[in-house]
Amino acid sequence: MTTMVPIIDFDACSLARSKVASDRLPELARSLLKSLSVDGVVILKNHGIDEKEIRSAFDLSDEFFRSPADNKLLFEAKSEDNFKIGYAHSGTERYSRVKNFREAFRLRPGTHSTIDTVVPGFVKAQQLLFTSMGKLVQRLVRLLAIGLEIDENVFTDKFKKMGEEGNSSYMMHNWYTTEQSFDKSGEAIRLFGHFDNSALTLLVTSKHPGLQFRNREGEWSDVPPSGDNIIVLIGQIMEAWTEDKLKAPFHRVTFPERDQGTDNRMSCAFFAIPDNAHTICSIHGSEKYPPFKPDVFFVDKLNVLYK
Ligand SMILES: O=C(O)CCC(=O)C(=O)O
Ligand SMILES: [Fe+2]
Repeated sequence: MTTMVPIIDFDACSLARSKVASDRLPELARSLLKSLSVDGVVILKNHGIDEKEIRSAFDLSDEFFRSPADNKLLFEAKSEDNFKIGYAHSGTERYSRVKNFREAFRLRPGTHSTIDTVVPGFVKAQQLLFTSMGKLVQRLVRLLAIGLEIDENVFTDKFKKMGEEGNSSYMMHNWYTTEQSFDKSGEAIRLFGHFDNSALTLLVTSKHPGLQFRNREGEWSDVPPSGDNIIVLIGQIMEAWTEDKLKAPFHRVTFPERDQGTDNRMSCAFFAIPDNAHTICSIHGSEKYPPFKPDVFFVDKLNVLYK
């Protein structure tokens, strides 16, 4: 059985509005919460991030990935960097014998300022999108608090420094190659099943299908390509923070037969992580989730995933 991913009209909280439509927030908060507490994934329409802004960041990262390997390796992620900020060539991520055939570029504002020499305009375009994604996260987490009927600032207070020192949120461009890996059941995949270790992930994809999440029946269910919308996934930090009220979906990217051997697939994910200085206490003090530091939680989980 496939589960339809709910499409949420975000207009009341759209970034195109300088002020949110306060009278419509409770209803929007309720519908967001209802969907995210079942499968942990929704699609936002009317989010207000200019489609040209997304397109430009996508096109420039495509240009980067298509540039000669020597250029790309100038920006390779250093192993001493916990968050592996920078470029990673294909096949560096593996889980048991399954490899992900994607090139990736993880970035934050202020990193890789010299990349403009390889792809002019890259830095500014990524910075703009990063900032918009951060603003959208602020609006989303406020709504989640309203929906959970807790103080509406509980989450927003912890996301004050995205893009600055003291916060580890990052944006990641993925460029899936035409190589394929096979999971245990022999299915062709581009990215193995995993949970995100963020609080929230905002995702835009190229036109290629393949993203799937495991639904409540334990079956793989399709998430359509984002088009002009934004896909929102709950990550494990938010799952712990809300004592499992919001569910982190297990997800993967398959390699549909019609795309095999042809196109590159692209996606851009924004991983929102609370400011490092805070200790995260689950909203009602559940014993299942003792207080934790977001950066430590994040690194621990990352090390498990990419061992
Ligand atoms: O490429 C996609 O659609 C999903 C990417 C993803 O799940 C990730 O990078 O964590
Ligand atoms: Fe993911």
